[in-house]
Amino acid sequence: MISTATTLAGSNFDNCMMNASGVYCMDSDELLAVENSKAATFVTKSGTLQPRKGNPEPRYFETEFGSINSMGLPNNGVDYYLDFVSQDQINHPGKTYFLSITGFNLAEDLELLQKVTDSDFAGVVELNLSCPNVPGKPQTGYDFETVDAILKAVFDVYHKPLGVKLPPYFDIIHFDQMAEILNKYPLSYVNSINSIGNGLYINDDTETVVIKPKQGFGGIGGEYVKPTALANVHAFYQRLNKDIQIIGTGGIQTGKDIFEHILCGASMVQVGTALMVEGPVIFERLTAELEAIMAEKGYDNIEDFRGKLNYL
Ligand SMILES: O=C1NC(=O)NC(C(=O)O)N1
Repeated sequence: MISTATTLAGSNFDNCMMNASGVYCMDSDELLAVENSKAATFVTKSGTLQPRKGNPEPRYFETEFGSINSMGLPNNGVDYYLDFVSQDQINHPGKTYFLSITGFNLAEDLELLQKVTDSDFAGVVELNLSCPNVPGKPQTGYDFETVDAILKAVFDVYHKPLGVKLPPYFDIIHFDQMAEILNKYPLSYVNSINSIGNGLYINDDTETVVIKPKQGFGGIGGEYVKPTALANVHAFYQRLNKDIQIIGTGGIQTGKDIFEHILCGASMVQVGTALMVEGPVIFERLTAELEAIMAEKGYDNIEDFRGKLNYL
């Protein structure tokens, strides 16, 4: 019997796929749509201390090969997501959900985690260190010393399952340096990648950018980013100690893409742009396509091939 089930952060999931934070997770309607799909679970939009309107529109645009976005962390505030998930846990005892959070400095990160500690939330926290779209704010994941300081402070006070959402890295030395930092902490997982920050997409007819914020600069997702996503998943798989698992995000449109992320070492995958395009029904197609590939290759479960990428 072929199974696409997986284990992550100490929890069992009946499928290895879910939404990516930012997609289909802004409010209870969207979160319930993912919950009621073939996805194993959901992750919320990154919650901040206060609700945010985000950047001016248009701030999202779908292109032939993916998407560009500069949402600017619009969200209903961490309390909204804590209330929703705490209630959802009651309706689905034993199910594990993911809460994404992001502060604008270390003090805010710690205040967000204190709110989680004080709540009934019993799932997994995803600390977003990689939003590229808040004007004037850097992608924390590119500041190695700050990531080290944040993780030290976080794990001094927070002792439940927690992972980090990282930006893509493009230099082998950066994989080495980031993995050295990450290996110092009891992380449940690393989620690679967030969008490739500050890309630019142009409408040739009007000779104009397609999103308003930041003169059109925005995070790139979709087919464009799969090679970078696979490289980041595999680079961290090669370097991280094995109790830090990997969620693979980036460029997933088919079961074949999921197969490749798992071959690179991912224990779970998140779907962003393609989910935005197709809606939560995509998880039925993706599951069927992955199962078909596994059947064809004689794999019963994802551990049969996870991380077993061959080199020449
Ligand atoms: O972490 C994020 N990544 C993105 O690509 N966009 C969103 C956002 O802009 O809110 N956040």
